[in-house]
Amino acid sequence: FKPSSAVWNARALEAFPVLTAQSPQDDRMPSFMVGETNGFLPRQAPLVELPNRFHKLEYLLQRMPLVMANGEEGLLAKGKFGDAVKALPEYEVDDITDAQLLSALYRDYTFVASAYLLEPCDIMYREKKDYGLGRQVLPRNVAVPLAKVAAKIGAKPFMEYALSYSLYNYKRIDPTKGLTYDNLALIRAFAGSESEKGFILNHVTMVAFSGDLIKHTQSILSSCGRKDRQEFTQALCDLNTTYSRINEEMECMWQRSQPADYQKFRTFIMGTKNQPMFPHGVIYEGVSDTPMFLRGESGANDSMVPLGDNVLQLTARMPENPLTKVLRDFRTYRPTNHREYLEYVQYKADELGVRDFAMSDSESAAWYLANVDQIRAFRHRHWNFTKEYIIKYSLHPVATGGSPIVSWLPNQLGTVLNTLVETSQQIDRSALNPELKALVAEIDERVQAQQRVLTREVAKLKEQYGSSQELNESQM
Ligand code: HEM
Repeated sequence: FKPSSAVWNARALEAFPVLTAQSPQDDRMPSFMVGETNGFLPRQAPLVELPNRFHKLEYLLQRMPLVMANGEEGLLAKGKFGDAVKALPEYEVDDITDAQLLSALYRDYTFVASAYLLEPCDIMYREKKDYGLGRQVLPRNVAVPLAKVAAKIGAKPFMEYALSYSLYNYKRIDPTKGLTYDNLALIRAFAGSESEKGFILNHVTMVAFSGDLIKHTQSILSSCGRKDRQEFTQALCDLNTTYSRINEEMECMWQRSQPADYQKFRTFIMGTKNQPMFPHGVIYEGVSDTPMFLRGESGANDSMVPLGDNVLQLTARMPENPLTKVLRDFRTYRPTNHREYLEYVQYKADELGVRDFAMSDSESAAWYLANVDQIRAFRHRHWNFTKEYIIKYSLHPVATGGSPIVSWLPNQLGTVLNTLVETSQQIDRSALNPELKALVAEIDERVQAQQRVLTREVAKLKEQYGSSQELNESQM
């Protein structure tokens, strides 16, 4: 987890250039830049429709979903998407420099690529609850422009969580109103169902709070550097409030997206790495003769939890094992500026010793514990999602991002639970006010119960899934 990118030099590590206001004027700056207002969302509203020059691509995407916007069956429902892709021209994209258009083209080509590669799996899954094989070659009229656009924005040429499926796929119904669920609509979809909309937009409404996460993280780092105890404790308390709002918003997923519907669009967000549907990866015609293996769309590419892991110095506590290598690999699938910011926060928190500074004062330590508990709450609810939306309906051993379904998430949840136990033991309760004392006691009680349940659950599930949950080198 050392800072790796070329921008890293001593000066860059001093302070990261977080945007303090949205900067929509500069068309050449990347769409995704970490900011105190936009957080981890794009700095400008996503482009909804492609310009006329790409009208055949736009028209293909509108006809693509299982259920189209007008309620009729689309090309994927009829098994006709593959043929329709053949009629698409190989659009020239060399001259394009506008960040918004590049992001929209990346989103749209990744949708076409995933739908094309996975259409046979969806058809087979609907009939037999088995994915079979996907298409193994991406034709050049999609592969070439996709690879070019991906290179221009510094992304991998496959669907990503932030850059395509979730965080570049929403529009405000009333542009003067906020990013609340009622005011949001989807731009692209595979299934076209209410549940797919709910699944995607619930991520957006959570990330809508991330500007505050960044503000408080910056304040934690700067006050820790100045050893300003009062500001530091306040920033930890504010960070806890923001994570708590994000966790509350996460709870809305249950109503907005029905667990029984998830399998109907999940097929299309699978990757080509570690997936039995693509045993030899995918050849991108006209791009390379070497097959590509890329992880699928996954919330694991969201930056809010990695931010907490890094500023609270939890990342370094993850066990050195193959599952943690997968976590590191996931952190490379995100907008470049997000990755650099996460690396910066990790480096800075380690250099300043955020955890040690927090633990040297009882009040700060209690708020530090509360934040780790928010990360636990996120991962715990998330484990519940995985059991209810996926494991209940499918024995497929690999998640959309290519991680083993019953061992990977508990690797991180287990580490957070252990950290809570260790941290809580180090807090001097006698120095706490009654409210904080009660908060710490409540956290203690919950952690012990969850540790017991998680160990039992994982042991049972591993018996069911067998050796598919063990990783070898090629799967990391
Ligand atoms: C129905 C809801 C959801 C389901 C079924 C689900 C499923 C999964 C699965 C199976 C993984 C494992 C990684 C992989 O894809 O290979 C994962 C990872 C992850 N997802 Fe989700 N997810 C859901 C909602 C969300 C939401 C709303 C967020 C919010 C941003 C999110 C953020 C994450 C994160 C941060 C990870 C990595 C977890 C870690 O570091 O321990 N997920 N998700």
